[in-house]
Amino acid sequence: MLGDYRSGKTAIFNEIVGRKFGSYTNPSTFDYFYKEIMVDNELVGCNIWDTAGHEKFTTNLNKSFYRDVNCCVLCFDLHFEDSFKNLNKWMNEFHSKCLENGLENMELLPPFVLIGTKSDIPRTDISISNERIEQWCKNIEGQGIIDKVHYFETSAKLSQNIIMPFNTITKLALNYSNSIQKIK
Ligand SMILES: Nc1nc2c(ncn2[C@@H]2O[C@H](COP(=O)(O)OP(=O)(O)OP(=O)(O)O)[C@@H](O)[C@H]2O)c(=O)[nH]1
Repeated sequence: MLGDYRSGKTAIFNEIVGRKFGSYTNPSTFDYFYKEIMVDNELVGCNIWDTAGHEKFTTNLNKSFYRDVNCCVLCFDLHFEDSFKNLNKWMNEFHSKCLENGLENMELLPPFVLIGTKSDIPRTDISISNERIEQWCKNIEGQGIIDKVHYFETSAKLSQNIIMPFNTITKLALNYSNSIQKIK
């Protein structure tokens, strides 16, 4: 899970691993949990890594952290401009570290899912509009990095729309893992 400082990654991570909202400390570099997720009648074991969004910690994440990653969960705060603007920075970071790990070309990069967080907070003028989010997704799709950006809005606070993105993440990760194994 990648995204800016305080974009809501840990709150989602805690929801998915069954910890109570607000009853946690944030990881200083990263936190890890193993969780079995049911998709299409198949139980899939997932290793989920939450990261600290503050730059002073993420610069510690070297390329080996990204080795064998099968899907990235890219998070931004729906009400905080910087976290949206920095999505490209996070995606570049993710892709460049994967390429450094020996993936030969962009077509072999792992998939990602985009999550807009804190959907329980009413949208205001400073919130990120649906148009801008759609435009961002179209730009990425236009670059041929990914066929379709899977986008979700969640509220960890209200436990809303947490399972659905993780089903998609698990499916994408499983497909990617299977196809990369074949190539290898
Ligand atoms: N209203 C609301 N607040 C949220 C939600 N998710 C997180 N928050 C709050 O947003 C703040 C940051 O959330 P975190 O989950 O710690 O964010 P993070 O991205 O893990 O932050 P770093 O670990 O510092 O990178 C905390 O005060 C949370 O309580 C949500 O769904 N709704």
